[in-house]
Amino acid sequence: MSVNSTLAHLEQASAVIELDHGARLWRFHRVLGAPAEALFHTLCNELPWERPTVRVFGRAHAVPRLTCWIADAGTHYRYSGLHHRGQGWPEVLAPLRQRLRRLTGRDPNGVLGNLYRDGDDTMGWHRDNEPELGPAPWVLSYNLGAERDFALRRYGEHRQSDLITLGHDELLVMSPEVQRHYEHALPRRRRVTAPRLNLTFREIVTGR
Ligand SMILES: O=C(O)CCC(=O)C(=O)O
Ligand SMILES: [Fe+2]
Repeated sequence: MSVNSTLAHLEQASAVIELDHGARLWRFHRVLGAPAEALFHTLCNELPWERPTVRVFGRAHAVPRLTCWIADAGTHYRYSGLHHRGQGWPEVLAPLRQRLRRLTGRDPNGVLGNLYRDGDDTMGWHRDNEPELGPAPWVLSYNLGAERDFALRRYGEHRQSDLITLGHDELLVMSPEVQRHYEHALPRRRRVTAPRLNLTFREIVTGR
């Protein structure tokens, strides 16, 4: 998949955000339209949500959200010290996957689902740069349900540099430079009482 073909597709985006070091993010509003509502409820109810425990500085913590991993059969992916094997895709994700291919020209073969039950559920600062994603990872982040703030900061710095409020049925595409030069996080928002579901589609390149 050439970068030029991806960039040509991304010209359809509703908005583009240019950060330092060539890092770019594209926003697409109303990705599915009316069917997004039913998809949100189906995915909340039917995906195999878990609350994994991770070790941080030697201590076990349950992650502050629910997660699930879905990928092509035969793929292997490690994140947060946990190993995940792909077992194929549920039929319910097929139309969304097809739509994302059409919008972006990318062909992700795995997706990490995150279900934030309310504004107390969060994700800490990190980059999506696992070795399985290769040297130039594109990440397609699709959002359903409550609006939440998505924060960015330059890698190696403490201070937040950018904040994007992501809404229902919105797609955020991150260029590989975003993972190289920035970290992102989903901060706590006590006033948010409704759930939000996020699907970050990725391309596992090892053994493909
Ligand atoms: O929920 C979000 O918007 C961010 C999710 C994320 O960063 C990830 O899954 O790696
Ligand atoms: Fe991420």
